[in-house]
Amino acid sequence: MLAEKAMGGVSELAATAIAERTGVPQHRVAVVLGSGWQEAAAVIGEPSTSIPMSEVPGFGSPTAQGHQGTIHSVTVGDSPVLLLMGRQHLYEGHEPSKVVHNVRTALAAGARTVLLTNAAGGIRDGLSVGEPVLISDHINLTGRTPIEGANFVDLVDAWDPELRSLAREIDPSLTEGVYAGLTGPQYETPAEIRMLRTIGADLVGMSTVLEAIACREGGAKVLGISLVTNLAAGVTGQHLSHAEVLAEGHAAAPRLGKLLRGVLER
Ligand SMILES: Nc1nc2[nH]c(I)nc2c(=O)[nH]1
Repeated sequence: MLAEKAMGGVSELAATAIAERTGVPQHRVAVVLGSGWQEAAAVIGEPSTSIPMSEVPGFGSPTAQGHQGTIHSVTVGDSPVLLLMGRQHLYEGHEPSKVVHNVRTALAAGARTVLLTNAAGGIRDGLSVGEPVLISDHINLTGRTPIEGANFVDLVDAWDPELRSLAREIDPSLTEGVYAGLTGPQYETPAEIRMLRTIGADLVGMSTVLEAIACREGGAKVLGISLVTNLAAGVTGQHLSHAEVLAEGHAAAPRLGKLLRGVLER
């Protein structure tokens, strides 16, 4: 608890550092780019400023994507957008306050809309590897929360219906799904996937749910998009590898970038 309280003022410190380094007082929109989405960021636009996460208070250096983690400020249309490349995960041993430091920093930097992207396993029949799926709701199976104290945050429509409609206008082929967030780092057993399907999950991953809760606690609208990079364990009987995650992201990058840019330009 002390560790989480200690993170309290760090998001403000981080936001101040970002404003100073970028020269942008407020970023109204932020995008968290997860595994497989890094290349899509290039399609969004050329950053005006890039800051290694290690130089911003409270950020570690994400290990899951194998890079140091970078914060970009990029102008889309005439609005500055904050791109957060990479994230912290519970499975790296981080407390929830550290896992959600990225979005709390974005909100402290002025964000009122946050796009959360991730790579996920596909559970629902008919989902294809390489397919982006809008998150319509989530099931938090981490057993954790970033919220401290009796703050009873309402999570109805946590995944903003208007932003989802906007995304579907841009790419009418998009489908929606319920994202189950687990701790990991192991993938699920086939029996666990059968359980997740039974409780209504369409996608499964190891991130995103705590960030969404923190965004809603801070009053920001959230749009979530999962890139299906593998069919969940047992769906195909295939074994899973992290390498396939990165390969699928590479292949889907042009479509993902076009989708992100389209949403950001509205
Ligand atoms: N828990 C879980 N996380 C994932 N991330 C990716 I990419 N695929 C999976 C998956 O099948 N299960």
